Amino acid sequence: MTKTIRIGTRDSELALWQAHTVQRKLEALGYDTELISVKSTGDLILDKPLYELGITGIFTKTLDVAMINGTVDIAVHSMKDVPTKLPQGIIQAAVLERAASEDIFVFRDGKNADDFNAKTTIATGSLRRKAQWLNRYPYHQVVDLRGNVNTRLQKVADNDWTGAIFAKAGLERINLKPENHIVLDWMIPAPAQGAMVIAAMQNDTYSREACAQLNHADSALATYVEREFLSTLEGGCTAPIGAYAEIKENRIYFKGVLFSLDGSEKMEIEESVPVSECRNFGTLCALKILEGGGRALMEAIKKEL
Ligand SMILES: NCc1[nH]cc(CCC(=O)O)c1CC(=O)O
Repeated sequence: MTKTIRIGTRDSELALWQAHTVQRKLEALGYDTELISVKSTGDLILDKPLYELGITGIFTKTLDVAMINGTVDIAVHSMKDVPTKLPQGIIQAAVLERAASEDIFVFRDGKNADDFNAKTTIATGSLRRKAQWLNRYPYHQVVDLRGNVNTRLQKVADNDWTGAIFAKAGLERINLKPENHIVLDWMIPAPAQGAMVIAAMQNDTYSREACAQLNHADSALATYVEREFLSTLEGGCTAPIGAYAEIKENRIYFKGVLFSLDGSEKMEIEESVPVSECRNFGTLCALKILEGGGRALMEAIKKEL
């Protein structure tokens, strides 16, 4: 039986690039595909910080609904935008090989990190980036910045901020290589940053078998550990949390951080286990943070947001 796999995507340049990539890979395996793009709530509301909207899955919801209604078969997402708990009936069909996981700082003009001073203002809409930045540079101002990657770059050009923070993978994918940038190698990325995921309906064997061929085992495992850490810490709210796992010679190396909103408090964990002992590893790391003072910090964050 041949059928056409309808690939759902958001309509930003980055989302379209990601969906096209999946489309090309499926076509190379001999599948018929069609791309269907939708507008997401997360792309329509741009005047408020994401965390203020108080909705999880704001970028993925529209596509979840399209899949459940049967107007698309699969959906391609930046994995870091996908809530850890998927809607009933929707499963993770594949994690593609991860690209760059780092954050980068893009300067508005010809400056470098040596020019940072007490008057520096940087822009980001992410609680995680803001808290980590203020932890390192307590005297800087951080202002909110929303919109897709192209919009945000334009806003950096149009304002008098020193610069803004972006995911390296996002800029690389749409071939934007801002001349004046530095890689923030000290910043812990968002869980699953740089990874793309394909979601499908649990009962759609045809699409699931097609997508399973695109799964990259190490990327799937690393992002699984990071997201397990996230879901155990958060329990459904948003907080400044970073997590990064890497698999080398059959061991998983994990780093996780939780910050207070103003960046003044930081709790971190760094551990490794053999891949054979990966079961609950992310949860165990999160529990250590929670028991070492993270529980109180999470309560304080919930009150403030
Ligand atoms: N939150 C928006 C978003 N979702 C995924 C990416 C980039 C790709 C990725 O991180 O995997 C971005 C842009 C950014 O954070 O600068």
